[in-house]
Amino acid sequence: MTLNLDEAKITAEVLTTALPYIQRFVDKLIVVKYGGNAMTDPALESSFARDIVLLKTVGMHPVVVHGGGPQVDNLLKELGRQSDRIDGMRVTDKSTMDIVEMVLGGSVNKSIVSLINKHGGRAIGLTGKDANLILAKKLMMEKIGADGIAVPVDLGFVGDVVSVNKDVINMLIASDFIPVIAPLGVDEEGNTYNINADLVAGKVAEFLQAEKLMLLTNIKGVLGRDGEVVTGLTPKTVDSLIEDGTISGGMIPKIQCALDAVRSGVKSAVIVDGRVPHATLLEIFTNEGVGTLISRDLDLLSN
Ligand SMILES: Nc1ncnc2c1ncn2[C@@H]1O[C@H](COP(=O)(O)OP(=O)(O)O)[C@@H](O)[C@H]1O
Ligand SMILES: CC(=O)N[C@@H](CCC(=O)OP(=O)(O)O)C(=O)O
Repeated sequence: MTLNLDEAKITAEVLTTALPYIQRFVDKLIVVKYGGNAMTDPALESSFARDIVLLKTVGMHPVVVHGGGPQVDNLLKELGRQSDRIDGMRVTDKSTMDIVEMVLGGSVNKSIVSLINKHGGRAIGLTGKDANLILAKKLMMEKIGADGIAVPVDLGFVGDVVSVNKDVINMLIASDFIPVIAPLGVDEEGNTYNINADLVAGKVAEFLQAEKLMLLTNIKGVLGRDGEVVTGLTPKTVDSLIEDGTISGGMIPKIQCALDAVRSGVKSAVIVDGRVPHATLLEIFTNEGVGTLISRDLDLLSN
């Protein structure tokens, strides 16, 4: 086969353009949350897996936390069941919990692991129950009633993260594995909890003091009142956008966990469109990035 010099030159140029970004992120921990809505198309799934393998190959430490809400919905539907959501959280009774565990800890986790491994990575799948990776407690939620008084809402087996056993993740990273984490947690009595995957990703990033938290979803970023992508968000702006309903549903826990992560020491958090091929690489290997950025500096300024 003869060398196509023009093509080879382009490849060399692309590689040298990537050099400063590789230097910036080498040895750094990047937590990537892969939302169930971004797992819609086999070509996109492959491009996600290749991006993760590429980050690892050039010396970064990606940790994947995945969702799978729509995949849980699909199985519930097949079984003739459904579940309610309150502010983006699935109300989870005991039998729904069993289905959630089957889907998130089983089929979804293993298909991401297989895909990364197929592209040459060394992914290892685990749920928050393995080695007590994610210690959880029941999530307490309140809703303001029509009379303005807060009333507790019981979401069943929905959990909040108490702590993340970072030694387990660090040990896997040190052995060159790519951890792929399903958002389930366990409490001290051994009860299993269904935890919003954004929340788990944020806490994993926080406990590991990650360089970046990347939340891949099915929208261009956080949309403001006129439908434009907003960036450089502060807690105050977020609160007012939630209050007037501009930010709703699944975007509420997403933006809140991004804010919490940067407040707790993660350098930056981004909400990016996982429907764009190579969204992960575009975010790491460009100055501008894509989507909505929430950075520590901006956050500190607003406090
Ligand atoms: N202001 C907003 N900006 C962007 N998305 C929003 C906003 N308010 C609500 N959403 C909804 O939040 C969804 C993303 O949350 P979710 O469905 O939980 O995603 P994922 O499954 O990726 O975690 C978007 O698809 C959109 O429908
Ligand atoms: C409590 C709660 O809502 N848990 C989520 C966990 C999965 C998830 O978060 O998936 P996505 O990221 O794809 O939305 C659920 O049961 O759907």
